[in-house]
Amino acid sequence: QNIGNRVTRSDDVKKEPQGGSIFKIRTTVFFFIYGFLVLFVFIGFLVWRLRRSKFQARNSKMHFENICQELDGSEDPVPESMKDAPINDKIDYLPYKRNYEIAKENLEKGPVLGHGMFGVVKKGYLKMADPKTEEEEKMKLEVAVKSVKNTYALDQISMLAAELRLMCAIGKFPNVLALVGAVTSELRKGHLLIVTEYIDRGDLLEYVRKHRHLFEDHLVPDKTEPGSYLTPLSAKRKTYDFKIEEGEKENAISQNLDSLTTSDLLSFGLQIANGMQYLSTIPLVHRDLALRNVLLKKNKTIRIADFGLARKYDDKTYYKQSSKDVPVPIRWMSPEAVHNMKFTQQSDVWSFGICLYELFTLGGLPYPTIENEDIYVYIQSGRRCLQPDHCHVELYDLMKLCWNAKPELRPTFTHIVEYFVEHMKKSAEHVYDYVEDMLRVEAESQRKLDDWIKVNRCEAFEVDLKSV
Ligand SMILES: Nc1ncnc2c1ncn2[C@@H]1O[C@H](COP(=O)(O)OP(=O)(O)OP(=O)(O)O)[C@@H](O)[C@H]1O
Repeated sequence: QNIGNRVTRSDDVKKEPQGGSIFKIRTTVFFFIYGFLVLFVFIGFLVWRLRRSKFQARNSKMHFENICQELDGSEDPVPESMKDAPINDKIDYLPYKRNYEIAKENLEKGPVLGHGMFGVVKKGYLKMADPKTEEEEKMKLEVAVKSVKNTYALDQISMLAAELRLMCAIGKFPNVLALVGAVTSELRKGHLLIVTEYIDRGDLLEYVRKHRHLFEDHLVPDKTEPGSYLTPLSAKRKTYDFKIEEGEKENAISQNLDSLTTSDLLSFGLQIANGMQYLSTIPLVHRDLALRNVLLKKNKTIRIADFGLARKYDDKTYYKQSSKDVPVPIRWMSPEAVHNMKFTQQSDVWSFGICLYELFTLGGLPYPTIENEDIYVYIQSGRRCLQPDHCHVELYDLMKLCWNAKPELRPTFTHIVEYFVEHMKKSAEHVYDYVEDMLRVEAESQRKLDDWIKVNRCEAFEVDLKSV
C-alpha cells in the first residue's frame, strides 16, 4: 500500500503546472531575503552587545578606579566649617591607612556568620604577616571578614570602602569593634574585604532573648518602704539584692554564658555607654544604635558594631515612611531624626535610652502595642516607653532623660557614663569592678591585634586621628 501511495505522489509531481516553479522561486527568494535580514539583525545585535559590554567594562573600570582613588581620601584640607563635624560628614577626607593592608594569601575564609542586605560576614583565619618563630608561623587569628554579595554592585563596594575608611578613623577601644585590616589589592576586580575582630557570641539582642527564661532578677521590692497590702507589688519601689558575700565579689558576674542576671544587664548597659562615649569623642554618629548591632564575647564584654552606611532594608525593624524613603529604624529614632532625617549625637543618646529599654525588658520590642506608622505621633504627644519590670527606677530616670523631646536637654554620653558609674558604685559596685577589670583585659587583647599585620601602627594612627 505504501509503494502504491509513493507512485501516486510522484505522479502528482510530474503533473505540476509551470506556475508552481515560479511560486517555488519566489518562495526561495523570499526566504533568502528573510534569512539575510535575520542574519543582519543578529550580527547587529552581537556588535551592539559587544560594544555595550566594552562600554560597561570601561565604565566600571573607571568606577573601580574612582573607588580606589577615594580610598586615599581627598587631598584637599578639611574645610574650616567642617572641622568639628562628626567624621561621618567628613568621609570624603578620611584615608584608608595603607598599613592596614593584609596579604590575601595570609587570610583563609571560613563559614558564613551572617548576612546583611548587601554584605556577607564570614569567619576567617589570619596568619601572622611577619612570623619570627616556627610557633608564630603556625598561629592563626580568628577574624570576621566582611564583603559584598555582588562584586559588580559598584554602589555597595563604594559603601563598604567608606565603612573601611570610617573604621580606620575610629581606631581601637574595648567596647567598639576593632578593625584588624583589609584586603584592597583586588578592588579593581570588585573584591574588597574588611577584616575585624571575631566576636564569638553573636548579637546581644538574640542573647538576651534566648536567655530570658533563665533570668535571675536581683531587683526586689524594697522591704523598708512602708506600704499597705493594698499597694500592688508592681507599684512598689524596688532595690537590688545581689546576695553576694564579701569574699565572692570578683566572681559576682558569672562567665557562664547560660546565665543572665541583673548584674549582666547593668554591665552591658555600662559597656554600651562606655563605647558610645568613646565614639562621641571622635566624634562619630552611629545612627543605628540598637542591641541587634551590639556583639557579645564569651567573657561577657560587648562591642558596638555596624558603622556601615548600608542598612538592612529587608528587616521588618526598618520602616519606610513613604514609598520613596529609605527604611529607617523608627522605634530607635528620636522625633527630630524621624522628622528631618538628621542624625546627631543627641539622636544617638535617644537610641541609647531605647537600648536600655531593650536590655531591661530582656529583648522586648520598644512600643510593643504601637504600629510603626503611629510611633511618631505617639512620641510627639509626649508618651514614652514604660518602665521595664527589671529596671531600677534610677535607670528609668536616665532613660527618660535620654528621651527628652528637646535634643539639647538630653545628657551627653560623658554624663551618661558618669550617671551609670555613680549608680553602680552606690548599688552594684561588684559590676563596676568587673567591667573595669574586663575592659583592661580587652584593651590589651586589641593592642595585640597589631602584631598580625607587619607594621606596628599605633603611634602613627593616633597622630593621624588628631589631624582628621
Ligand atoms: N566581627 C564579627 N564577629 C562575629 N560575627 C559577626 C561579626 N560581624 C558581624 N557578625 C555577624 O554577621 C551578621 C551580619 O553582620 P552585619 O550586620 O555587620 O552585616 P552587614 O553586611 O554589615 O549588614 P548591613 O550593612 O546591611 O547592616 C551579624 O548579625 C553577626 O551575627
